[in-house]
Amino acid sequence: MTRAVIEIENLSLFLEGQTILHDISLTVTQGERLAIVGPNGAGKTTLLKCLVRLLHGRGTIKLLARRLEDYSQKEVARTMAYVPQLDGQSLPFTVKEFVLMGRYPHLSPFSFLGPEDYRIANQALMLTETHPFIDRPLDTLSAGERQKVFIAASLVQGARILLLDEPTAFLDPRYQVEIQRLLERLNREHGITLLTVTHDLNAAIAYSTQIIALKQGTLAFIGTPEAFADNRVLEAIYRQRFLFTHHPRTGHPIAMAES
Ligand SMILES: Nc1ncnc2c1ncn2[C@@H]1O[C@H](COP(=O)(O)OP(=O)(O)OP(=O)(O)O)[C@@H](O)[C@H]1O
Repeated sequence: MTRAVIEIENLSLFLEGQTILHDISLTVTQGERLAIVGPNGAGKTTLLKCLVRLLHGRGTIKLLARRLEDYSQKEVARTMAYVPQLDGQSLPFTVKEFVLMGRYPHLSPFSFLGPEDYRIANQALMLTETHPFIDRPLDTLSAGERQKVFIAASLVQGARILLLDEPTAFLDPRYQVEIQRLLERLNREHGITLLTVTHDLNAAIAYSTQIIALKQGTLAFIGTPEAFADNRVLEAIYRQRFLFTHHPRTGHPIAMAES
């Protein structure tokens, strides 16, 4: 039986007198690939931030059947990793230093990195093909290379659930495909559960097992990619009509905003 890894019940969040999330309930099962879509400002990033406790709402969030507030921050980090949007922020570390920081949730106070930590870091660098940049300062990497390093650091953390905020935004088509392939591999071969915020509706349709759409902080849609690729659904979410065709090889629906 598929096991629930995240259970959200009646989550609401108010910030500065505004309702940002309203009564969200959602279950994510082990090995799922969940896409989170919706218009700008709908609350997608806020939802991810609630999951990693950067923000605190009302309601219940359970991680592996245990209430999130009963976890230590290190336990959360060992279970779930947040890969934020690439925002061009300067990070004064080399790739190696940054990736090794992913081991800190596994260290006890005053202990040092050991051979096992270096082995795990190496494995993640190989898996994400970031080992050629190991001694480069992060600030010298391209957006696509940086995104792969961020994913490597999440793996080094030991997280089996990745929360990715627009992982392919700002990437050229080759890197978009490369990141999607890497995520697919992590999901299929390593059983990693993926929650991905994206504005790329066709990537959401092609690469997800379930899609949720947020609109003004509420859950406006939850269902399969096939059910999502429907003008009644998309128009209600985006107030925009779409044209549809099918991918010539995979048969997935492809949506294009009608001009
Ligand atoms: N710390 C905060 N204080 C007040 N309002 C906030 C805060 N953080 C987010 N918001 C507001 O919450 C709403 C949802 O923001 P969020 O970043 O979650 O949207 P999003 O769906 O991820 O948007 P986008 O697709 O544009 O990235 C926005 O109106 C935003 O201005």
